[in-house]
Amino acid sequence: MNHVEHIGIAVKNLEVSVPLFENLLNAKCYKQETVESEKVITAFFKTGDAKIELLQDEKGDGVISKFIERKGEGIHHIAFEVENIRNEIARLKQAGFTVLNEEPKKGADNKMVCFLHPKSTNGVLVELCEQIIPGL
Ligand SMILES: CC[C@H](C(=O)O)C(=O)SCCNC(=O)CCNC(=O)[C@H](O)C(C)(C)COP(=O)(O)OP(=O)(O)OC[C@H]1O[C@@H](n2cnc3c(N)ncnc32)[C@H](O)[C@@H]1OP(=O)(O)O
Ligand SMILES: [Co+2]
Repeated sequence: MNHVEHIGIAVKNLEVSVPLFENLLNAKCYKQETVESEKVITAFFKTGDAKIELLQDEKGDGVISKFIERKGEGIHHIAFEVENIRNEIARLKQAGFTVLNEEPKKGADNKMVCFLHPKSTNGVLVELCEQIIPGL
């Protein structure tokens, strides 16, 4: 694991939360991106080496809504940047962690991602991210 790539924060309404985090961080949101496969709309802020990723459900029937119903708005997951996501998946499976998607999937902000089940990581939803290098 290289470094924390982003902290995912579940929010009800990006129209409210983006300005709030722009004030909090004194930084502009640099990208909003919908990830159809996850039914989420994301909003990104750069904070040094790590990013903040705000997440709103696209239609209100996805994992973010379910999370908010259960736990309210707040930190949803921690994402780590890895060199080679397939190698990391194999290593983590071998180490006994529960990988939710063994085939990496396209995430937001030019990444291939996978998730570990929080039941295998002391209750923390962990995301692995490998940066997609255009043209490779
Ligand atoms: C990929 C685009 C973007 C990016 O960065 O590029 C994203 O980050 S998208 C983020 C949204 N997508 C995901 O989170 C995908 C992975 N998540 C899942 O598959 C589910 O949310 C899962 C399996 C973690 C939980 O699903 P669900 O709540 O339906 O399962 P259970 O009801 O069986 O809950 C199991 C157990 O887990 C606890 N839980 C749920 N969500 C979280 C969480 N975010 N952090 C910690 N714990 C979580 C839940 O409370 C249950 O625990 P229990 O003790 O039984 O109550
Ligand atoms: Co994420």
